[in-house]
Amino acid sequence: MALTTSEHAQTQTHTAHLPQVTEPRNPGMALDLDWVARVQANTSAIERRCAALPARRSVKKTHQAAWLLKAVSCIDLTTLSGDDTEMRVGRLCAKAKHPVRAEVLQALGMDGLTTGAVCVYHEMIPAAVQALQGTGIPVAAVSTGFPAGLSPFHLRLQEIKESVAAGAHEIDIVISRRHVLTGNWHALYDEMKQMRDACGDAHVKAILATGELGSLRNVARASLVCMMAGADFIKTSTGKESVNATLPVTLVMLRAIRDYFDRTGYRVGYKPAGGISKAKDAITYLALIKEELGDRWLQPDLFRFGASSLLGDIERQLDHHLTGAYAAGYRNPMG
Ligand SMILES: O=C[C@H](O)COP(=O)(O)O
Repeated sequence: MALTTSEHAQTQTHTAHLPQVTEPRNPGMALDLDWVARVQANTSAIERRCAALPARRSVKKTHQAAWLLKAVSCIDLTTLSGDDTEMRVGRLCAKAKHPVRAEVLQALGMDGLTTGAVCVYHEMIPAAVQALQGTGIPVAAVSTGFPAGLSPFHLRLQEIKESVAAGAHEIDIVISRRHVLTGNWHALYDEMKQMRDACGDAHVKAILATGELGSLRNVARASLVCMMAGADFIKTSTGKESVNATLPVTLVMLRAIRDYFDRTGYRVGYKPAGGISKAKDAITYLALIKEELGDRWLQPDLFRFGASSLLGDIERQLDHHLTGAYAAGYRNPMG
């Protein structure tokens, strides 16, 4: 049942958190409005390709276990609730450090697996930093008036600075959707650039809230403008929109990332978030990334799932892989 050498290779670098990453940060570039205007998205072709993907890309047995361990290493294990407490965050961090039961990992010939990061609101940063001390697991904080992003702009910048001062290594900002909906690319670029500057050395993920952007073409253009302004990651959703991560949006954003890399040589990361809760869906996302961007993007410094409940289903599937039966819920508690 243990993984073979090549399957192990698929799971590697789960401990490669941001401080050890050698990939140069995207410095951004001048706003190129001609490029933005040229961007198109063929919705029906995109939807056709995505509809065919889950059936075409099914992985089985030990390959499936290897892909699931890879997915675990790329999860931003998230809690973003109004009733979050330091204790809940402490339990979440314990799960981030040991996301899969030791006996399951042992049976697969693995050890040392952690999630990619823990993602919390600003007030929970100190609890997360303390719980994760010495692990190398980064703390990500949602910011800038998350989820709507409509608080006064100077307060949004201040929020970023305070989260960085509190110890967050990554800041997930939300963009102003109205700048996209009105085609005000200058305003989006300036906003993103100032937010990136406020982050300093902390990496910035730009949440586009794609479910509120009106069209796939807008998603493609907003992705490009955020990368031009220096985003380290582009992220689909807050998890609070009525439509969150989808495969068509993912395809559009991955192609924008590829175009940006082809033109600038800088790799920008991708984070689908919101509503990804099934192991099978996680594998479909990983397969799409592998096909569109290649293996380099399947590492935690360039790919994350924003998810609160995905890990539970992955554990269930790993149990099933080993024993042929699904474990009772209490054996895989989620914080
Ligand atoms: O960024 C992460 C999302 O808020 C998590 O969404 P979820 O609770 O639907 O997994």
